[in-house]
Amino acid sequence: MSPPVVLSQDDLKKIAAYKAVEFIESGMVLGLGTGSTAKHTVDRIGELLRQGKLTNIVGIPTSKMTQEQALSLGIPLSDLDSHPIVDLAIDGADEVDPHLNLVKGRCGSLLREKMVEGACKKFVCIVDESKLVKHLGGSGLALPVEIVPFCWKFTANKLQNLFQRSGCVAKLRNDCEWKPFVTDNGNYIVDLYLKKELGDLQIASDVILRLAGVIEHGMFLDMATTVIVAGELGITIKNK
Ligand SMILES: O=C(CO)[C@H](O)[C@H](O)COP(=O)(O)O
Repeated sequence: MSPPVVLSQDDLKKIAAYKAVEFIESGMVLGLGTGSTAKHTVDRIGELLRQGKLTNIVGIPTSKMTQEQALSLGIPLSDLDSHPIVDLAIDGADEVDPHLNLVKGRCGSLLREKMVEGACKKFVCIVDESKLVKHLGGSGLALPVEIVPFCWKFTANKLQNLFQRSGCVAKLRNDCEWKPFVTDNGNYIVDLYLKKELGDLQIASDVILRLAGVIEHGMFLDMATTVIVAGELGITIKNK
């Protein structure tokens, strides 16, 4: 008997990504996500275009990185100014809760992702099963917030104080020891590390967005219409 095949996390990401591509039809305007899972989707779209199995696709990239990848694969691109309605977006996530609320942005592209995915008729989120959490903020990883660079420490302190009860620690994201990470929009990211769950997500979202200095946060509440989860035992599709 041959030994059981052990799938890596990247294999699972690819399985979810390829499944999502089955939702694409020729002629669609597509939101192209960012990250190691979404990258598989973009690769697959390029392949299907080359094979003539998909035609007349227009992609709206959610980051400069995805834009470069799509261009290298010959995927025709546009933007929300020219295509304000997107048929379908496919993107990864860092956390998915049982209500299909997401945390995104650990790759730093949350603002453009929120704009593109907020403009689409259908948003299919693709994850491996390690991304499933009971409550957002519950994985011990960060909730990213994009802020203006001006007096970033002031804004980071304000954010930390907002969630003091959840044991929040706010950290500026760095590229290296001395250089802050800069988003595609020229902003900084503050990562909020929480010891306890956030509580009411809509209230948390509202209080973050009310702070001057904050541009956007990585909670995507009630945005995903479908989540495709790839796990050791197969694929699960969750619909809103
Ligand atoms: O939100 C994102 C980028 O801003 C990504 O979708 C998220 O970080 C998941 O990344 P990966 O697919 O590499 O696990």
